[in-house]
Amino acid sequence: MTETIAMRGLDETEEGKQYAVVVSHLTKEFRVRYRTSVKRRLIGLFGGSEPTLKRFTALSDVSFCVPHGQTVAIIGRNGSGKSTLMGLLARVYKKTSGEIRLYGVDGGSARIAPLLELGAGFHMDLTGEENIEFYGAILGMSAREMRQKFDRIVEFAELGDKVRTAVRNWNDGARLRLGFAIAIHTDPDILLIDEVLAVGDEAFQAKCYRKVEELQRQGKTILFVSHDLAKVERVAQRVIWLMDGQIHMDGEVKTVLEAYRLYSAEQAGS
Ligand SMILES: Nc1ncnc2c1ncn2[C@@H]1O[C@H](COP(=O)(O)OP(=O)(O)OP(=O)(O)O)[C@@H](O)[C@H]1O
Repeated sequence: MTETIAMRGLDETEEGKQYAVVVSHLTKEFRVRYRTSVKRRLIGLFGGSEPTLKRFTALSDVSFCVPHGQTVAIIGRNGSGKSTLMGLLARVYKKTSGEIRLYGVDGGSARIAPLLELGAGFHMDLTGEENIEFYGAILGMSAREMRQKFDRIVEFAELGDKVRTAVRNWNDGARLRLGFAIAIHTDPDILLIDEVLAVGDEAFQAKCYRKVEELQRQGKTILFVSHDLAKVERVAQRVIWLMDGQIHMDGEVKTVLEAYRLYSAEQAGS
């Protein structure tokens, strides 16, 4: 589904009622600083050796729409642009060109819960409890909502007394547990999960996936990046396969995974 409603000439109100995510001709370029090679630097003793800035296109002309309530897995080899796409959706990155429109179920603005990088959004010197307030507020929770949900977040994160210590000293698993617990309790319209679940132990991962299934039943829209194809098979309703910053395939889970597995086997053999 590479054509967006806007492209078909419908207005945004209609678009928002049908779709949670509308991405249209999205492109992201990074500016990468290349140091002059050692050889050239040596030669540079006799001339200039300034580093050069080059543009690198991480995502190129990507278009897709996600209807409300759909769970989409983003797959692809390392460096194919998955995290860049998630970062753009979460507004962590600025797009170079194209459009991103995100809608809540009523077609209004969407509440997004991004779970992209471990500890992103946390203040490392604050305790877990303090971070619940801090990060919860960033994700749009009101003080009242926070009071109501505080105990549930602490309980879900299974942190015990650790929740009263500074996050800086926590291991990855503990940070993940708190990040996930806060994100899902913000009652998001759109949940963005980038691979972070992989660092959790098996029991917590299982609990997270059960929660994801509960959110699916509640009609939330979920986009997640994963290299774990078994998880993708279990959770996703659609798969988008990125290759070299472009959509290579977008469709039914079984069809896309079959093609991706074949491609991966060929790559491994070559
Ligand atoms: N801040 C940045 N500056 C420059 N280049 C970047 C930056 N972030 C990502 N890239 C480059 O953009 C490309 C896409 O990276 P991205 O992290 O989106 O890939 P990915 O599919 O998520 O990979 P992985 O599976 O390894 O997580 C890579 O070549 C990466 O090196």
